[in-house]
Amino acid sequence: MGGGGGGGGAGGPLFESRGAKGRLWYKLYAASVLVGIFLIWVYRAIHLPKGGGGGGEGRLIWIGLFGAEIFFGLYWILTQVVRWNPIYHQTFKGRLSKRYENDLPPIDIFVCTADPTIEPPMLVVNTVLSMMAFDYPTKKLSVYLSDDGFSQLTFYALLEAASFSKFWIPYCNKFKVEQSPASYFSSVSNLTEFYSANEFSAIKILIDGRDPKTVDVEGVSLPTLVYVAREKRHEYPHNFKAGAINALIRVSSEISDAPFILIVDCDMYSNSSQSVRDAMCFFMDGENGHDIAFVQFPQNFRNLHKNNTYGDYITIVNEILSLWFIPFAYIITATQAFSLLECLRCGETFTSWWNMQKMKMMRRTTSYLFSFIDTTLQQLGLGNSGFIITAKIAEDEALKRFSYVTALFVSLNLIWPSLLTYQWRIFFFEISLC
Ligand SMILES: O=c1ccn([C@@H]2O[C@H](COP(=O)(O)OP(=O)(O)O[C@H]3O[C@H](CO)[C@@H](O)[C@H](O)[C@H]3O)[C@@H](O)[C@H]2O)c(=O)[nH]1
Ligand SMILES: [Mn+2]
Repeated sequence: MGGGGGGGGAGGPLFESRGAKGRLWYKLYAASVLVGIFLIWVYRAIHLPKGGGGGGEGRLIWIGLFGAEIFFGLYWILTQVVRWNPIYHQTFKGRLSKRYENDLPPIDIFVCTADPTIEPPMLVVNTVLSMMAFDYPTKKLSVYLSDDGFSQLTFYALLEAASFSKFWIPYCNKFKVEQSPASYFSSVSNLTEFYSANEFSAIKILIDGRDPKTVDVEGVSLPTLVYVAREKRHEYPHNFKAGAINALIRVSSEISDAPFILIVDCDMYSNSSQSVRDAMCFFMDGENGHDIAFVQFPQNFRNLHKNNTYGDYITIVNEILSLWFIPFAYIITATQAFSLLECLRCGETFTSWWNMQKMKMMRRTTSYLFSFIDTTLQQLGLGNSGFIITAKIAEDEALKRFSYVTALFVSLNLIWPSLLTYQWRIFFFEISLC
């Protein structure tokens, strides 16, 4: 697959799409895992223990395991959708600039925040400032912050950010800074003291880019900056982030009304000041731009540190009693080996991969299980939604918990095989039963 971007006028397309290399190997691997899954299902179906004579419990466990394996198989098949035929897109920002630099379309950027304790103003303001510092004509950028928490602290932090941006944006342009000014705001402690309460309102234009007098310290115009807090009442469905975005669409249509909207969470950072230009390469491409309505950047979740927690050894007891052992062993080995290779290719270490497997195992038996139960109860009308915004920073408490878990892992490793090995042991135990 090649040249997806098409012509797009003189000087070549604004983007090119290419299929990933080595896909045949991936497809062979995926097909072999599918065969393995299928064999496991067959094995479960034909070896189902008989019901009567005290064997009922074994039969129930067997059916439970079968259910889990059916779920695993279906989940695995579904997730192949994004893996079967990945396509890489390359943008040509030089061409974009050459062709459209003076006609680049306006962009409205929506940042959502909902809770000043979980999403501290410093984090929110950093995200806002990094959005304002995009390498894009400032007159064409408008940043809207939706604050579902209706927090004075967030509002005043944003006010501070508005005046700080007059210094920060020219500084970013001059020294090609790609990061947010976290260190600056960590020194500003109690912002509420500086302003009177009546300055606080639900919609406030903090920087009006339409006003020719709003310029930075170097006399260059600034992006528009707007604070929006909608009213959330318990008796009406407010629809969380989606509701906040709807409110922002209505507000922005009265102020800047840009034809393109970029949506980010307040805990997201763009790792390149060129990101919006990348997106524009897709929308502005002469040949394919009209067919594209939506561009999504991949999210990358970084580890707290390289190896996350401490590693350990793998001990596996082989108890091969039946040929049916092969598909089980193959699925475990092949999928683990594949995920290890994928991690190594992305620059992770073996230890960090191993720790990630353990964390996955813990999450499956705790948070995923709880949220599954929570959603099921909610769907059955037996409980309220337990939507809780996730903590965005490594607070002292969280760091304490993190080191506690790390310590726990170490002691677990000393006295007990690691959780994953434990999982393997259950598996081998189960195989030896049949
Ligand atoms: O009533 C609400 C609740 C949440 N949010 C915002 O929604 C975003 C996502 O919430 P978060 O707790 O950060 O969820 P995550 O699991 O971290 O986010 C992932 O999952 C969300 C929905 O499942 C997606 O919207 C996000 O883009 C995606 O990063 C945050 O900016 C919140 O401030 C609101 O604006 N209003
Ligand atoms: Mn988030």
